[in-house]
Amino acid sequence: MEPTGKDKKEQSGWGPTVWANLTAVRDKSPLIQCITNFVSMDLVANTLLSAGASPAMLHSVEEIPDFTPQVGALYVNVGTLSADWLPAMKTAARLASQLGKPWVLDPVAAGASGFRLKACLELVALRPTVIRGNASEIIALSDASVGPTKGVDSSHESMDAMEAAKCLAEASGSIVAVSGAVDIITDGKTVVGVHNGVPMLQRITATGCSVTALIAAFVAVDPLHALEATASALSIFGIAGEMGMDIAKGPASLRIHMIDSLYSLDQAVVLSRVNIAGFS
Ligand SMILES: Nc1ncnc2c1ncn2[C@@H]1O[C@H](COP(=O)(O)OP(=O)(O)O)[C@@H](O)[C@H]1O
Ligand SMILES: Cc1ncsc1CCOP(=O)(O)O
Ligand SMILES: [Mg+2]
Repeated sequence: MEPTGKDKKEQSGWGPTVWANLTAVRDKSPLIQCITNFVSMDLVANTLLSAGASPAMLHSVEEIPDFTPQVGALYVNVGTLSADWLPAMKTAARLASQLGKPWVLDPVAAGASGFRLKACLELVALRPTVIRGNASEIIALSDASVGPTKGVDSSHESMDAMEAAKCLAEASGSIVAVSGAVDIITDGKTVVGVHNGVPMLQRITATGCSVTALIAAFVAVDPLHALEATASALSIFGIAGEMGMDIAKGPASLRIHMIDSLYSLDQAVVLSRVNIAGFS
C-alpha cells in the first residue's frame, strides 16, 4: 500500500510530502470560497490561481446555502471586519463544519478591539480546521485579550507565540500556525517549524492573508492531514518568496515575481528548498 500523509513524511522527509501536496492542488484545482478583506482580495485570488486552485470571493449570506456545500474549503479572514459581514462568516463556517468541509480562519488584528476579539472567538468556537495568524494575533486569541497593538502587523516574533499556539490548539481542536521568520505549526502536541521565506514578505500587504488562503487550498486536498498540509503551504509560499527575491528590486516587484515563482515551481526546486523541522 502507498504511504500517505504523515507516514510518507516520516519515511522520506518533508520534501516529497510538500511536492505531493502542491501537485494535488494543481491536479485537483480545489474551489476555495474566500470571505476576506478588501485589501487582500486581489493578492489572495492571484495566489490561489497561481498555485492551481480556484478562488471565489462570495460573501453574501444569501448565497451560502447554495454555494458553500460545493466548495473544497472555506477561507474566512476578518481583516476589514464590520458588523454586517459577521453573519455571513459565521453562517458559512457553521455550514462548513456541519458538512465536514475544512475551513481556515485568519484572525487579522485579533487583539485590536473588543468587537474584533469577540468575533474571532465566536469563529474559533465554530471549529476551524486551521487558524493562521501572526504572533501578536495568536497571543491575543489564546489569551482572549485586547492590548497594545500594531494593528494588522505583529509586535512579537513567531517564537514568542509558541506556548500560546499550543494552548490555542489544545483549547480549540484546530491546527494553529504562527507565521514569521520561522513559521510554527502545532496541533497542541506536535510542533513543526517552517524555515522558508524572506523578510521582505512583511513589506507587501496581504501576504499573510494569501498564505492563509493557500493553506485552505492545501487542506482541501488533504483534509485528514491538516498539520502536514499547513506546513506544506507555508513552505511553498516561502519558497516562492525566496525564488521571487532572487530577481526582485523591492516589495512591488517581489509581489509579481513571487506569483510567477509559485506558478512555475518544479519538483527539483521544491525538493532542494523545503526547510521544515520538528521542535523537540
Ligand atoms: N522575517 C521573516 N523571514 C522570512 N519569512 C517571513 C518573515 N516574516 C514573515 N515571513 C513570511 O511572510 C508571510 C506572511 O507572514 P506575516 O508577515 O507574519 O503575516 P501577516 O501579514 O499576517 O502579519 C509568511 O509566509 C511568513 O512565513
Ligand atoms: C492593511 C490591512 N488592514 C486591514 S486588513 C489589511 C491587510 C492585512 O494583510 P496581512 O495580514 O496579510 O498583512
Ligand atoms: Mg495578517
